[in-house]
Amino acid sequence: AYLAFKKRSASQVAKVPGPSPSSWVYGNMVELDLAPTYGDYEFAWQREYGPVYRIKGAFGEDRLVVSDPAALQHIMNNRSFIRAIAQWKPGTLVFGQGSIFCAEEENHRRIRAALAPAFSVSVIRSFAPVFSEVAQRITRVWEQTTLSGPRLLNVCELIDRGTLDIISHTALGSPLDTVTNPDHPLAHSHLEVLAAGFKRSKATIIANFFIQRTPLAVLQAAAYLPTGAFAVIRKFRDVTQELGSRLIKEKVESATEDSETDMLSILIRGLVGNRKKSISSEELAEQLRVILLGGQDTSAVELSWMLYELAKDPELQDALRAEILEARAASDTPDYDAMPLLNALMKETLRLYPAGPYLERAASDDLIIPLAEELTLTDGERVKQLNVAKGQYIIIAVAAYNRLQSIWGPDADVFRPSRWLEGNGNPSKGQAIGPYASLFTFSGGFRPCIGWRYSVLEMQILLCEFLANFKFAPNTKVDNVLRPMFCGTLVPIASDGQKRMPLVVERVAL
Ligand code: HEM
Repeated sequence: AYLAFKKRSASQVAKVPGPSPSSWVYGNMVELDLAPTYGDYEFAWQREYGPVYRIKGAFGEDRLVVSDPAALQHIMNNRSFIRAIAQWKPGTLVFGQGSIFCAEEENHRRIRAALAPAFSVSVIRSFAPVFSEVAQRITRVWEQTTLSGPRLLNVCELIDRGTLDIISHTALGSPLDTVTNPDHPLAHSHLEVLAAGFKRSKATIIANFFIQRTPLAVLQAAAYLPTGAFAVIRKFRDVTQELGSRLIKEKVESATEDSETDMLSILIRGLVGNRKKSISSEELAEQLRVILLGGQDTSAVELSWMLYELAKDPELQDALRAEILEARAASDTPDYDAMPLLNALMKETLRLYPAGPYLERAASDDLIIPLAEELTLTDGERVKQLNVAKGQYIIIAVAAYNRLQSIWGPDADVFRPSRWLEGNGNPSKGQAIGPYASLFTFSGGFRPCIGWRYSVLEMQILLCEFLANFKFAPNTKVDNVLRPMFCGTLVPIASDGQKRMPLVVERVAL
């Protein structure tokens, strides 16, 4: 019986089939992280090996890749699966150990509960005027730039700065206008940290391996090095620390007026009024960093990909513009959820361009993962569940799940917004995994994206404003091909290797 028990609980990951590594040093990580287009290898592996397979990390480490729906339901709903140390350690440096990003178990529950009031439906609706105001700000600049006719513009630029203005205003209660004046310390530091995350190379694969094995105290000490990413991270921490503690102090002292409806004021009212359940003001400052970084770049890249797909499909773009103009003519405050084409386009973009194409988790103990599909191990054994050992690194394959034919149908790889207009309006089969449209893009289980409603409304309002005023066309001269690469988020990369989305922008004739 003892032997049987041992056999059952021994990790089976080494026997899970998967691709051969292209090198021992980098394993399969070059193919996964540095592929010219995200998924070039990963989606092919999924087709060949199914929704659970093994790849190699650096220096021979076995990594499990999972898009099997039953396995994902189990992992995402079970707190024994924690953030992978490879992500947790950099997370503590950028956000802080007490941040919601790094917290587990009781701490995570408490912080999430404390943040929840700032993300309620009514609070998010109250942000609509800020979303509109910043959308109009971007429109004014694009109008000026396109006065003499269509212009090739890198649309990422103002979308990045506009979404930063939005998050600063709504989260911190600190209105910012980096769209017209980019010269602001928060803007510099924020965009610098993102650019540091943007750098992906073979060196970052090796660095990632060593970060996993370096004691946290050593990493924290290294964070004082004046070089590279460490200096950028420290500057971001200093700027946000200074800004966060100043704002928190001001707001606590003025016992924030009820009329102030930014997230920070709401959270401080909770902190003052309900000490037991709540979080300290130091902890609150750490959450602000997650909200600033997590809430800006994600919405920004999704919006850029939406414009990219619309540029490629003028017919869809015209139909969507007609829907938007009709809704705007009928009401100053349209019901965005009732606009079928708008939401179909957004859902399809979120499906095929998830801002976080994979998440990183680890088993906190020897654990069993149930599978929807039977898996044949390399020794011929067929299993319906898989034993993994404590510490097992797991790639939660978000982008691959969003393309599973078993869930989305035989044309799962095709960008086709009309799938969201057929039948009951949801083309997915089986139990929904995420909070929005059965997509996995906002993650799911016990720690889904807390800002999903916020970003849906933000994207709806920005898209409507842009489409009502401008036509977007592909760049036909050079650089027609933009590649999505996973550099912090799923970023558009132009042929010169830079983050850019050049589109021809033209004023709509009124
Ligand atoms: C389209 C836009 C967005 C996408 C695709 C997105 C996606 C995600 C994903 C995949 C996670 C889970 C990460 C993980 O656990 O490994 C997450 C978590 C989170 N997101 Fe978002 N997000 C978006 C917008 C936002 C916005 C606008 C905010 C805030 C205003 C926000 C705040 C957060 C926070 C605080 C967490 C941590 C939740 C927790 O650990 O309990 N996100 N997001």
